[in-house]
Amino acid sequence: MNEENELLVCRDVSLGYEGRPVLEHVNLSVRSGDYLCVVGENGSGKSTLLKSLLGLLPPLSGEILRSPALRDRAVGYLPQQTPAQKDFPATVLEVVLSGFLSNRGLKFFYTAAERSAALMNLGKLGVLELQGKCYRELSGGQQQRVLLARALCAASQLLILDEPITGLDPAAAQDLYKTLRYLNKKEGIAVLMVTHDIKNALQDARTIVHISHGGRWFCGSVEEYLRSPEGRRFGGGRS
Ligand SMILES: Nc1ncnc2c1ncn2[C@@H]1O[C@H](COP(=O)(O)OP(=O)(O)OP(=O)(O)O)[C@@H](O)[C@H]1O
Repeated sequence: MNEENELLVCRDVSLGYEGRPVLEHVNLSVRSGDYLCVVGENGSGKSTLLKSLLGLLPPLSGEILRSPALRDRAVGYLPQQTPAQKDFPATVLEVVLSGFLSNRGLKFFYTAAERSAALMNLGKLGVLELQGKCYRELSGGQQQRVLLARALCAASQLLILDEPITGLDPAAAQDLYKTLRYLNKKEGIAVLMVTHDIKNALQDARTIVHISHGGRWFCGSVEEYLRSPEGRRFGGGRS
């Protein structure tokens, strides 16, 4: 890694499946405190990029570098929710504590420090009073907050989110964005989000990545994006 504040770096990376590339020559840096939104057409490769950044899909070529902080602690990940996940039969506290599982090796019991960190993260997201409730009895917005608290247990530096407002009503979506702004600005947590909500991306992001079909790739500030052909097409006239 070249710079101290870099968390994740893609160097001339090709990504795809069974030897067939979806994205080629990807160069990207995610820095601490960044707020990066990945937008673009359906099927262009946004989730493929996310899977690779999470280490779930090895690159076909090139390299993805992680800062030592990210190597020691897993990245906080908020996946797209499936119906089965919404029906998960566990208490809220158990769901949040499970965020520690990837970092704890073979230890079976949660430590007192992990329990108090889980409660602190529930408090941070304003849902501490839900700790004893059954997760599947919560509303969609409450479930997203609980999953964010879980993601914060896994990582304190970088949150990766895949279309986090899917299924939320407009008020719950705004609520979630407000929480993400708080975590980014006040806690210094970098946010990397795949989203189709271009209005919010233009409002909150510091960096926009736009992926077009055929793997065409734009990466720059909101202002640069709005001047680009992709941004003029997607940017909803805000130029
Ligand atoms: N497991 C897989 N095996 C083979 N091809 C895949 C796999 N997952 C995705 N693809 C293909 O990779 C391409 C990019 O898919 P991806 O899911 O990354 O797009 P996306 O931009 O996230 O789409 P959307 O906006 O619809 O969520 C598509 O052509 C898709 O068919």
